[in-house]
Amino acid sequence: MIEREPDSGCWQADERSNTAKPLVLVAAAALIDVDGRVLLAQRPEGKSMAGLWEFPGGKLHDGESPEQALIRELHEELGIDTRASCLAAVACASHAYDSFHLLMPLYACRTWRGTPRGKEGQSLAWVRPVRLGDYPMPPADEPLVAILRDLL
Ligand SMILES: Nc1nc2c([nH]c(=O)n2[C@H]2C[C@H](O)[C@@H](COP(=O)(O)OP(=O)(O)OP(=O)(O)O)O2)c(=O)[nH]1
Repeated sequence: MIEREPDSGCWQADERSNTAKPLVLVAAAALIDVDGRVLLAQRPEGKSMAGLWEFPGGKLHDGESPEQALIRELHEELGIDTRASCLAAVACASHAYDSFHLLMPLYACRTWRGTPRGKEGQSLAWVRPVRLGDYPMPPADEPLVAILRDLL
């Protein structure tokens, strides 16, 4: 068996990110339309990481499951309704930001009622998987984009 020398890349990154931070749980959705495009939303001015594109979703409230949180967030942010049975967990981001550690399951969703609108003023874009790289996203999302591209 060939062993990889732990002298660079992930090995060094781990040494930099091992300090205790509050864990923030966020549930996010890759809404996929009939043409296989994925919906991205642009984070509005005034929020952290403003201008970057993200998967719709948000933080879990106390007592909520990730699916319940996502159904609520999709209704609040986009004005659409979906159900837990229409959500399939496909990936999970685990990323150390400076002030918190983000744990974010990503759910694929192909079935919902209503037409997504940016109810909080956010711009929306339906993006072909091969074009996802054209949209700057938070660092936590990079591995998710790679997984989605392979999946779709
Ligand atoms: N919804 C969503 N959030 C993401 C993604 N990538 C990523 O790092 N995040 C981060 C940004 C936020 O810190 C957090 C989501 O918080 P939120 O949507 O409920 O609330 P917020 O924007 O007001 O967050 P914040 O300004 O308080 O940090 O997760 C993503 O693809 N989708």
